[in-house]
Amino acid sequence: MDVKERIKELTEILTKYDYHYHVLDEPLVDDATYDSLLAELKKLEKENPGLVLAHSPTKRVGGKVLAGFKAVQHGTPMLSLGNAFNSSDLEDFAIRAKKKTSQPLTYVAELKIDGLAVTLTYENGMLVRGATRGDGQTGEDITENLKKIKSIPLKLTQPVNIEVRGEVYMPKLAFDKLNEQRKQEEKPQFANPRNAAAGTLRQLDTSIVAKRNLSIFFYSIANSDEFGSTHSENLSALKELGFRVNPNYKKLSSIEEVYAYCNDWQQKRENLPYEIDGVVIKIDSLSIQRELGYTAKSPRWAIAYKFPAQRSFSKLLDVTFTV
Ligand SMILES: CC(C)(C)c1nc(N2CCN(c3ncccn3)CC2)c2cc(C(N)=O)c(N)nc2n1
Repeated sequence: MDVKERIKELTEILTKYDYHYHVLDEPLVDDATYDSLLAELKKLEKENPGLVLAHSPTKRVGGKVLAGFKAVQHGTPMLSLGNAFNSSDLEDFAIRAKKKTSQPLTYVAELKIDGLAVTLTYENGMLVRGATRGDGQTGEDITENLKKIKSIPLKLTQPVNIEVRGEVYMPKLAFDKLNEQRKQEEKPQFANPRNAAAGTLRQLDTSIVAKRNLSIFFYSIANSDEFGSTHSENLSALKELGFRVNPNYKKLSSIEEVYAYCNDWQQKRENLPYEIDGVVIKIDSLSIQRELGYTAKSPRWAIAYKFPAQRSFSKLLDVTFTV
């Protein structure tokens, strides 16, 4: 096989291994096997720089220092969410929605990942741009940093044009290890995983992002009417395209079931390897979503059920001793 074919073969093999490890959380090979293939690819790419592929896994490590981040206008605005704090807020949400449509409502409940929202644009299945939410209209181009997050695909399974939204987060374990390391280096600690993730994505040195173990869950297709007729079909389409989707979403057929899901996860949240600050509830049918439309800043067909702030043990101690 000639060197061009070997580079292509190694790129595809390592991309598949990355997908299984970082998106499916189901590793196919041990680290030694992975590392020796990556070393071979790095060597061949160094000897043949003109043959490096755009989605090469070698782009995930190392990095460069950027001069700054460009402003990006979002093609589709990144909206905010109305909040619900109790069952009657959820009832009101359902009643308002029922007033606007005669069809029966099916909901999708998703864990609300406590990270920061980003938008990613793919052309012919290749990642071309990634940006922060910013004020919803204008964000910052952080493409180079997002390419270092191994659960963000550089190339999709189909050559589609799509814009997707997801929440970048730092797993609890990575957060604890980072703060431990910063304590050793006498650097200020991060208050919570969301701040740690936001601070990491603001780094101009992209090699820092590669070392910080950020991850992402995708939750929306921005140009959505081209894919499915329901939100849950869009989540399946995202998975088929190679995007990491949180597995705990559920289709529910009454607001009572939604409230039960919220209570269930309010109890179970500390067992999760990442922080959540609530549940996002969406009406499943895209045609009903279109009927309901938007207020000035958020959809009428979705709402965020917020959990009460979780008291960490150290905060609990403070409260106890100062009382
Ligand atoms: C597509 C819609 C608008 C319905 C939507 N919007 C979301 N968000 C908007 C508000 N966002 C926001 N961020 C900062 C300031 C104000 N709003 C942060 C993302 C969602 C966030 C999550 C999540 N975190 O897990 C999720 N599973 N689904 C979402 N769905």
